[in-house]
Amino acid sequence: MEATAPVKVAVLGAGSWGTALAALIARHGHPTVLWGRDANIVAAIDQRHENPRYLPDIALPASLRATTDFAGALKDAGLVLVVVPSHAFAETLRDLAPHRPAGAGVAWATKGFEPGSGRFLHEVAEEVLGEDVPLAVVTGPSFAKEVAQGLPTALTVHGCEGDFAKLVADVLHGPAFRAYTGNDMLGAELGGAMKNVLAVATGVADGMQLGLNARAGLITRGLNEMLRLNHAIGGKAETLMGLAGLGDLVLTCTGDLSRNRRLGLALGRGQSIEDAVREIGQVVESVQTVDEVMRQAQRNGVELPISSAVQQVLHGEITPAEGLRLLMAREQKPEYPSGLFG
Ligand SMILES: NC(=O)C1=CN([C@@H]2O[C@H](COP(=O)(O)OP(=O)(O)OC[C@H]3O[C@@H](n4cnc5c(N)ncnc54)[C@H](OP(=O)(O)O)[C@@H]3O)[C@@H](O)[C@H]2O)C=CC1
Ligand SMILES: O=C(CO)COP(=O)(O)O
Repeated sequence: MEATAPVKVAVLGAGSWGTALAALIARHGHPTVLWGRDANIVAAIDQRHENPRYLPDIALPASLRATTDFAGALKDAGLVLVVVPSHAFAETLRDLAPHRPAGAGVAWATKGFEPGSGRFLHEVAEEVLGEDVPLAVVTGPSFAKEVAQGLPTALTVHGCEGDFAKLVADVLHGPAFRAYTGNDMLGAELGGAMKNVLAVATGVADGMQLGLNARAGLITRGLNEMLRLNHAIGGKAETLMGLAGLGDLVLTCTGDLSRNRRLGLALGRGQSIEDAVREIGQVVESVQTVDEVMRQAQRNGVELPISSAVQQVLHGEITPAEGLRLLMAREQKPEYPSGLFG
């Protein structure tokens, strides 16, 4: 295998996923700088090679640099990887725009939409950075903790320009990490956003002890919701049948490392959303994303019963038990009334 020439990479966002990706890239021999806004966390990463808040007890590579100096992190970067939560995505890109080195492409591993507008993150990036900047999204089944521990992982990088998606995949790809490529940013972003909402649904069902049949039914009908909305917006079906869709859906709906699943588990056991989110203590993207998924669904005339029930539960409009009753009382119908997307 041909080794990738070293590329200076700036990773923006020192939470669990930004730290794990920065550590992975640094381990692959690329000069890597991680920007974070919390001086204590940044100092711990830079000097003690650990992120005690977001990835406790995991040793980070000594070659990984961390800083609170935003412009300094970006200096001479050949590639910028944005890993902040969706609510901070647009603001981070606006800060980035004047400091982006000429020629540096911008990728992101954020999952979700722009809160409030429902815009896809690549639409936000195109508007803020301009259409000439190479863009790519990094997505797929990947818990930060496992990546930071060096456990085998596969994900996918979708870009509008093949060369840039390949460059991003090359810096991520390594002995314990397979990075595939694709050119469907719409489908890739939709999958990463919707699976978080569907993970809440399976978490609720498991929290209510509804059994393994219910979990499998929700995952499968959840995939159907993803496929139908994806078809309506013009994404490719294979993207949703791959790592960005099915892969991440299975991981997040079944793995207790998922914060979205844990939110659902807590709600299903009767805890309040406020207490559950506080206890999780990290980003739970579904809370923002569910309204934007439903906005996309309404715009495109697609019915999403499971996602709609999650929205109503997250807004406190119905209880998990009422959500279950609503889903079970739906009219009987063919599994696929008009093909895979019907
Ligand atoms: N963790 C994972 O396994 C995976 C996460 N993702 C996605 O990655 C994105 C980031 O999540 P993740 O790292 O897990 O989240 P965490 O909760 O682990 O960390 C959040 C990070 O975002 C920072 N942050 C919060 N608000 C802002 C802001 N306004 N400006 C700049 N930075 C901010 C926090 O800084 P501070 O500490 O100062 O508050 C912190 O560094 C999400 O979209 C998530 O869905 C995708 C795949 C896997
Ligand atoms: O996106 C993820 C795994 O691919 C992480 O999921 P959570 O945000 O639910 O923890």
